[in-house]
Amino acid sequence: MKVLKDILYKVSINAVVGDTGIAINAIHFDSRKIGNGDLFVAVKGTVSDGHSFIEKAIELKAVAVICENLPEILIDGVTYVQVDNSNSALAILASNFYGFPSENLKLIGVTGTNGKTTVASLLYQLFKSAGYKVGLLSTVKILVDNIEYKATHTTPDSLTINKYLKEMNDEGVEFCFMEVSSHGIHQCRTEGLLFEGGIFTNLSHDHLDYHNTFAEYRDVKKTFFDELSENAFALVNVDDKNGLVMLQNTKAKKYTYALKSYADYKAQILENQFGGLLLKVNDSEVWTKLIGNFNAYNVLAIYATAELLGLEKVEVLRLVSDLESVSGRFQYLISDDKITAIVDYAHTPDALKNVLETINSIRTKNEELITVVGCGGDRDKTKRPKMGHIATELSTKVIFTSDNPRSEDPDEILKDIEKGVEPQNYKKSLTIVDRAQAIKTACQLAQPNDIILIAGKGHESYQEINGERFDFNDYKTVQEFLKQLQK
Ligand SMILES: CC(=O)N[C@H]1[C@@H](OP(=O)(O)OP(=O)(O)OC[C@H]2O[C@@H](n3ccc(=O)[nH]c3=O)[C@H](O)[C@@H]2O)O[C@H](CO)[C@@H](O)[C@@H]1O[C@H](C)C(=O)N[C@@H](C)C(=O)N[C@H](CCC(=O)O)C(=O)O
Ligand SMILES: Nc1ncnc2c1ncn2[C@@H]1O[C@H](COP(=O)(O)OP(=O)(O)OP(=O)(O)O)[C@@H](O)[C@H]1O
Ligand SMILES: N[C@H](CCC[C@H](N)C(=O)O)C(=O)O
Ligand SMILES: [Mg+2]
Repeated sequence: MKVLKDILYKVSINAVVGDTGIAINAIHFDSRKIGNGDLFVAVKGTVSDGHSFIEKAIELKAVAVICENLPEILIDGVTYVQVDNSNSALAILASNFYGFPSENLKLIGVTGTNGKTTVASLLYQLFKSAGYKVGLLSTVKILVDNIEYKATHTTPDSLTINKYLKEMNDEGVEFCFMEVSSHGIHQCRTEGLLFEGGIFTNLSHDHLDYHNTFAEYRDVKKTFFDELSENAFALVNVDDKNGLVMLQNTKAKKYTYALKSYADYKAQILENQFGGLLLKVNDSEVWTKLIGNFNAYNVLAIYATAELLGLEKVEVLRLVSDLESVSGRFQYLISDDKITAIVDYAHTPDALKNVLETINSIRTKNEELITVVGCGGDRDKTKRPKMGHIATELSTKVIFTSDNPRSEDPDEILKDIEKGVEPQNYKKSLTIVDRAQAIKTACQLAQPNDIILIAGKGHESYQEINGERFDFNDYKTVQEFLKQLQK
């Protein structure tokens, strides 16, 4: 139980109607979850407007309402607090309600188009191996040290974040690594959190359905760095042309990492093969089981962060070499008849290009590279032809298929993808709507030593069609077909 005026601390308020001395049981931004004595925060969303559920929340016994516009009819006994931005107010309320949990541990945010899950999860792994209690908020899962929870978002809503951070405080967690998505920043999900550091991986085409332009998408990411405190560190990849943009207005201590440019943390790839990467990081050599150029960036970001957080250089190098790949991120198996199948979460043009270039750089050119890929429904449509183009340019055969069509017609999504295929590549590609059939066909086409890449779904355990989620996992599917079809 908390008193309303205490949890309003630091919330920028325009008007109050009613008593702020009342007790608040719980905070909710979804009217359907309201119970007796709760506070309802009305948020203007992308589909509906939370303000239209204020009455419903009061019927369910909400005692206080936070809103941007006061309702015309005010109910006696209910306290109304008017604010400029309900999402921002929600984040501050959440932090107050749970007792500022981000201040009781070292919170590190990872942002960028690709690599957030990889960097955050591997930092979790590394700090666990170093003997600390650690937390993780990621696309794949939420970890409160050893306790695992299902993740619904890359960056959960501010109430959920603060709830888990509080649980981490109770468990004695010292470091928490979290992914910070552009949706998360834009919807103020991370507002009011005290970050010890921020990491920028890279920026490329994604989510242009939500953010109208690339510049808007970039500027949203930048606000995360603008809001870091002077005690925090900001670590950015300066091989990406937007790396320095992120640092332009930050108060945080600035650090850079790069493979190609001058930087505080530099790495060079000495060897790049299916077994892993041999890197020279600043002056030391380090071997890692992770594969591909892009993972050299991830490993470097992890190395730099561990050092900035005070771990010993020699220990960090040892721990880096023990890191295991993250589920659905370049996860691979080699079948008994020597077919390699790789499952990777590449669901953006840039990620797909990187993963295909990586495979091409380590395969000998005699084998086929068969790619199975699709694009999500109800998501950025402009990336579809780009991914169609990249897949066919960089593979020897491509099977286009479905990847969570959601409410869209799968055939229409596939037509959008096919538009990006150049005439000279037509004969390389075929389209099979059913993902399991597409994977099966890839397995049938593959000969010993060939490589199959299944891109886009990574760790996901479902295929979402027409709002319904069916059990589906790329790794299990390909593993079973390769066994069944053994040549
Ligand atoms: C587009 C988007 O980001 N939507 C998020 C947003 O929901 P919304 O704006 O659509 O909400 P809405 O349905 O319009 O409802 C408005 C308000 O009315 C409330 N409501 C609604 C109905 C009702 O009966 N009563 C009621 O009170 C809702 O609780 C909400 O507060 O706010 C919700 C609460 O925080 C999020 O769960 C929801 O994420 C949806 C499910 C989603 O799919 N988001 C994706 C795109 C996302 O956030 N992805 C990023 C990762 C992207 C990446 O790969 O980088 C992520 O961080 O996960
Ligand atoms: N540093 C990187 N640069 C470019 N591509 C990368 C990098 N790291 C990973 N990738 C590619 O992007 C895919 C997604 O990686 P990861 O899940 O780590 O990114 P993410 O930023 O968490 O994505 P999401 O926005 O969906 O949460 C990987 O499967 C891989 O193909
Ligand atoms: N976080 C990303 C994941 C996309 C993964 C892909 N499998 C899809 O469903 O489009 C998104 O919500 O856009
Ligand atoms: Mg992620």
